[in-house]
Amino acid sequence: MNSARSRVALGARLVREHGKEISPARAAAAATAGRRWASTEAPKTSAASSGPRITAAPAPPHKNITLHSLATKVRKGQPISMVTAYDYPSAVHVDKAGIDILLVGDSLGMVELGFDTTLPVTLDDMIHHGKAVARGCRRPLLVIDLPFGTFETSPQQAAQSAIRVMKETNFDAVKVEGGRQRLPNIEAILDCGIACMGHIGLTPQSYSSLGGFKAQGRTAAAAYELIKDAEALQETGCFALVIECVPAAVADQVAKAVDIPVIGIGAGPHTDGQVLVFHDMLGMMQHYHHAEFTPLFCKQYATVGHTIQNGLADYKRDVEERRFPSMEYSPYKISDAELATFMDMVASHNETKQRLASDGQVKSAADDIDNENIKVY
Ligand SMILES: Nc1nc(=O)c2c([nH]1)NC[C@@H]1CN(c3ccc(C(=O)N[C@@H](CCC(=O)O)C(=O)O)cc3)CN21
Ligand SMILES: CC(C)C(=O)C(=O)O
Repeated sequence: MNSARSRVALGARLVREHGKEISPARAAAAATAGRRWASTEAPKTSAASSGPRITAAPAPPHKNITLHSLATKVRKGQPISMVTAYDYPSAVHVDKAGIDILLVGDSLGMVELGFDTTLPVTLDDMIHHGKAVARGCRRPLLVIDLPFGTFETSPQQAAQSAIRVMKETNFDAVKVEGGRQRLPNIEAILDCGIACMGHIGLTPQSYSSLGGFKAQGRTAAAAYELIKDAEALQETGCFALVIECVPAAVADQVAKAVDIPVIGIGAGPHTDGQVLVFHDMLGMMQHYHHAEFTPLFCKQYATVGHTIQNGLADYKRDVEERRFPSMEYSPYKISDAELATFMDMVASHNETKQRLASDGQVKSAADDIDNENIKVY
C-alpha cells in the first residue's frame, strides 16, 4: 500500500481478538529465554595493556519494535526495513543497525546449511537458529518461518508447529507461505494468539510445483489471484505480508488493495517495506553454490565475502611465513626469575634425556625423567 494511506487496520484484528499486542511482554520473557542484551555503555576500548583488545559496542536504542509501532511507522509513511539473520553475530549486527524486522527465514537451509532449496529445513533447524538470533537481539520485531511440511496438512499441525516455535524461541510472530489455500491453517495459528505474517508471490516452499524459483503474477489472471490472496490474508488477521518476485506494478496494486503492510522482495519500489537475505545483500556468497542462488533483484551493499577471503588468505600467508604471531600477539608473561628456574629445569631434563638415550633406554626415558625430575612438581 502506498505510504500516504492510513494503516489503521494493522494488526487491529489480532490485537482486538487476543487482547494485547505481542511484544510488550518480550523483555521479561526474554530473560527466562536467556536472551542476552548488549552493553548499554558508550563505546570504549580496553585500556589494560595485557587484556584482549575488545571494543564494547554501544547498545541499540531501547525501544522495541512492536506490531503497534510498526503500524505507526507505516501510518506516518515511513518504509519498513526487514532483513534475514540466522545466528547470534548477524542478529547483533541487525539489531545495532536499527532494522525494523528480523526474519529467521527458511532460506537458512540454502545460505547456512548448503541445501539447494528450502524444502529440507526442519522445525528443529528453525528453532535452533531462532534461539541463537534471540540471544543477540532486543529491538527488531522477530519473525520466524514455519518450514515446509510443518503446517500444510491440517490446521492442528499448523497450530502445534507455531506454538512450539513460539514457546522455544520467544519470537514475536511466525511467517507462513501461501495464499487462500492456507487460510484454515493460518486461522488456527491466529486463534492460538500467535501473530502471523503471510507470504505470497514466489513461495519457495512450492519449488516443486512451481518448477523452480520463478517470478510470479506475470499474467493478468495470476496477478489478480495475488490481490485476492492478499485481501483474504488480511481479512483472516495476518499483520503483514511478504510479496516475493512479482512485477513492480503488480506488487503496487497488491499493496494498494490491503491496509496491512506489504513487504516486497524482488517486487519493486512501491511496497511498504523491503526484505533481503543477509548473505545476498552483504555480498557474502563466494561459493559457487551460493552465488548461483543470489537473485538478480538483490542489491549488494557490501562485499563481506571478499573481506573474509582476504583476511583468511593474509592469515595463511602470515602463519606460513612465520609473521604471525609476533611478540605483540604473545601477551602471557613469565617473570625473569621463574623463567631462569624453568630454563635450569629444561637443561637438567635434556641432560637426563641424553644420558638415558646413550644408555639405550630411550623407550622408558619419559618415566625415568619424571622420576628423576620429581622436584619439578
Ligand atoms: N540466498 C537466497 N536469497 C533469496 O532471496 C532466497 C533464497 N536464498 N532462498 C529462498 C528463496 C529463493 N529465492 C530466489 C532464488 C532465486 C531467484 C532467481 O534466480 N530468480 C530469477 C528469475 C527466475 C525466473 O523468473 O525465471 C532471477 O533472475 O532473479 C529468485 C528468488 C528467494 N529466496
Ligand atoms: C526471502 C525471505 C522473504 C524469506 O522468506 C526467507 O528468507 O526464507
